[in-house]
Amino acid sequence: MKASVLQPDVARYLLDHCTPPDRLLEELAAETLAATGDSAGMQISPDQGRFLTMITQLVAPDVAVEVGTFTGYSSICIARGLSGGRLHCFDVSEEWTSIARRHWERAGLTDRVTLTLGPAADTLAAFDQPVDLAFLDADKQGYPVYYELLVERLRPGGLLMVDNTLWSGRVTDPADETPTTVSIREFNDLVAADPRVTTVLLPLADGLTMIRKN
Ligand SMILES: C[S@@+](CC[C@H](N)C(=O)[O-])C[C@H]1O[C@@H](n2cnc3c(N)ncnc32)[C@H](O)[C@@H]1O
Repeated sequence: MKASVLQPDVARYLLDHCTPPDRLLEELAAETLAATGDSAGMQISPDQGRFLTMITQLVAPDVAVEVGTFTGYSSICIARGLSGGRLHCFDVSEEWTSIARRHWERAGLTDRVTLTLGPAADTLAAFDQPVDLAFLDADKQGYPVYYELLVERLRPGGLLMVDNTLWSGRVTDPADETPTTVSIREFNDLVAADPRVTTVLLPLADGLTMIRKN
């Protein structure tokens, strides 16, 4: 789980006042840590997971898309919020998503989730269904490309959520010119200036941008 941009005691307080994850998600987080080591930090936080389930319940999408599945935490949270729709997951890693597949099975979600492996720029370009809800959490330098492909496919009123848009607060540090920070900063500027959408950047976890297609 990436560090929150909030002070640690405030971040802890928020987590303590959010419905906690169930045993399956706890076990998935533990297995992810054991199997992937430092990469486990890519997993979304428990409060973000609750938020994704709640938003999915509110939007009630027929077609939901996730770009960046890793070992499955966020996909389980989204799929659990579905009421009849389907979640289409995109990732490049057979190894990491094999853990996701096992946990979709355990969670009884296999009939609601489809996984496509390959670079998301290609697999999204080939995806031809109108999208109601999307969650973007893949390689940060690819965000502008994935954003364009997703906005084109979002139906009017559809919602795109983008993770890590505060990048531990580094986007506000003008001295930070590392490639990922610069990419996210440019991405945030691009979204804020896009007349096709209405957007709010929430300070949830590492920053979650809510983007509604007008
Ligand atoms: C931050 S992790 C996703 C975390 C996940 N949402 C969760 O909650 O556990 C990013 C994922 O993006 C995937 N990824 C990286 N580059 C990609 C690409 N070009 N196309 C598709 N997926 C990619 C990685 O394999 C990794 O699983």
